[in-house]
Amino acid sequence: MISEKNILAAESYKITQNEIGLKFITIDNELASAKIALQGAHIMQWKPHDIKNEVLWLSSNARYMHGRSIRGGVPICWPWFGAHPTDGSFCPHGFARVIPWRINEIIDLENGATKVTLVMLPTPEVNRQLSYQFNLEFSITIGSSIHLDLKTTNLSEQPFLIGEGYHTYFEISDIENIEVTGLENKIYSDKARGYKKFTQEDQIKFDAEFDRVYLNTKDTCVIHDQGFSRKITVQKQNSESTVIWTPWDKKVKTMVDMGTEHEWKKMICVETVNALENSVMVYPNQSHNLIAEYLVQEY
Ligand SMILES: O=P(O)(O)OC[C@H]1OC(O)[C@H](O)[C@@H](O)[C@@H]1O
Repeated sequence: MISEKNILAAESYKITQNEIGLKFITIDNELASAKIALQGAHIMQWKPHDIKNEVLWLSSNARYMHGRSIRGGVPICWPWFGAHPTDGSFCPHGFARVIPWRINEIIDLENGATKVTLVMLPTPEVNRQLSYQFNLEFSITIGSSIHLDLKTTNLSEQPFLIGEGYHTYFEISDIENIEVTGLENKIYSDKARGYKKFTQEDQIKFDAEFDRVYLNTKDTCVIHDQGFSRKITVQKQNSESTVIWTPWDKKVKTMVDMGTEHEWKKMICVETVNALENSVMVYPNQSHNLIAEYLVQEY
């Protein structure tokens, strides 16, 4: 049951439910619209009203089922990124994206944006997978930009190490028509080549599967999209890795929820992450905030 007692003075939201009881928050304020699934605290859609095309890619055959991650939008990876470091039976990218969260509050802000704060509800399965106590809170501010803040608090007496990320799927005109800047001269670990390390020389263009963790990268990335005449800026704080991912035609055939045959060409993942050697130690009674902000400019 969702407790709605703490939902404050917001007029811009509605809560809906699908046929199997999964709940969704729909926001429509003076600046933007958005949709968030409570399972996984998963942002499925966000679009400022004055922007023509969708900003987040959402697969046309994404699954809205208990315990399944939605393909598209902003999946949250936590408390590990990729495979679990020691137990391959645990959910890839952690469990935050597949378990229930509850609404803490929804507030309409003076500038027209809406702030939604969600709190993770640990399940017995979560408690089986972790030996420590924590609190995980996710604040999303929906306006002409979108601001994401995932706050991990250590409630244990020992430090713990987390991997985390916003595995964000951005909508683009065509994968062969875009460039990503902001990672020039950075070292990356290439998952498609056995995690070997290389240096990124120039801006990124795509003509094959791409699955790279750029390490020690705090800078802003920009997706330049000539087809949509726009750029999307990904700013971040407290994130030291950036993952860029596109599956390409061969890998996409092994995935069941990537939409119709060429739908994958309309997405690129630019992920705000702390992974591998950039994983984060959270100390007792301390918090760590993973922050990202997305902004779209048409020209
Ligand atoms: O299918 P998922 O668990 O959502 O993962 C989707 C993709 O996420 C990444 O960024 C990984 O590096 C990929 O190897 C993986 O295929």
